[in-house]
Amino acid sequence: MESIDVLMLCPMISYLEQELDRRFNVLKLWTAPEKSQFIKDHSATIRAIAGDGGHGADAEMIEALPRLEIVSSFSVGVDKIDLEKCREKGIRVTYTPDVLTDEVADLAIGLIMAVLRRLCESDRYVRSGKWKKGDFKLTTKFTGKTVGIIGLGRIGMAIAKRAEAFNCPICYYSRTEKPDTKYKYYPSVLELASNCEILVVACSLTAETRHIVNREVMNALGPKGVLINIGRGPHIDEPELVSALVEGRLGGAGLDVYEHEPEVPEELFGLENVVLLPHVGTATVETRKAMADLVVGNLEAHFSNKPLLTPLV
Ligand SMILES: O=CC(=O)O
Repeated sequence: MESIDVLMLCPMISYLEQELDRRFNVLKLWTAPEKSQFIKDHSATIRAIAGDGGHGADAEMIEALPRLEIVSSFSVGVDKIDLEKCREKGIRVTYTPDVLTDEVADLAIGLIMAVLRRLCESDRYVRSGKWKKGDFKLTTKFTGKTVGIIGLGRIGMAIAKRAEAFNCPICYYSRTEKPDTKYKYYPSVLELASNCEILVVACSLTAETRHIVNREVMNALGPKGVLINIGRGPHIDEPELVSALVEGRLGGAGLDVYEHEPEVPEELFGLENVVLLPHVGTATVETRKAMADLVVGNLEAHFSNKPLLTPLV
């Protein structure tokens, strides 16, 4: 498949880059001094795009590539891809579900523990020598706390299962009630936030779920409530999150994602009830390799006229 031009939108793990290079003629967009000119120069030959959660194919890019057949994303979140435009033009879209579910769910539990038990703050306490002057303050128990989950898809369900092992009552919000679960359903995020102690964002980002956690929701979660976001930054109204935390209207937050990554509001840096991660939900060697294999496998399948492994469109 040497002669197939694949536009790679951003640097990804070197394993993926190597595997793509072995099979395709990979055009690396980020190395081009002028990106739109680069796309123009190769528009007659590019047949595939490899992107990730932060770099997708928008309408303009899709329109600029008349021979585009497939977008293969190194992510489960596809909010950066114009799916409607792809449907309209018959362009296939693949993503990397399932292989990353455990990893993201594990991290959600890690964030809950880190916030409630102040893991990062107590680590800093030891390193700075403060322990020699006195014991660390008491923290908050996780076991038994009510966990509310926004979005009971694959990842939401995996978080629920893990939280159940901590004897946590589980409730959730999603567009429709799931018939096959015993977890308590609330028909609005506001009701969910009013009835849980830890609120976890685990839905996908769409026009409907943008700022699904707003000021009202944060106030309902309250000064003892903890907000966890392993979804996408724009799920939360970030300036409102900052003021809720600074003013003490929200008890704490564990965040892996932000509205304008890699920018993180600096007001959060001084808050010990906040744990900040650099979007690492899927970032282990094992999971990123499995994701990379799907990206490559989907492209190979497409260009060999075989069924796609994980098609979305
Ligand atoms: O953010 C990570 C993903 O969408 O896979």
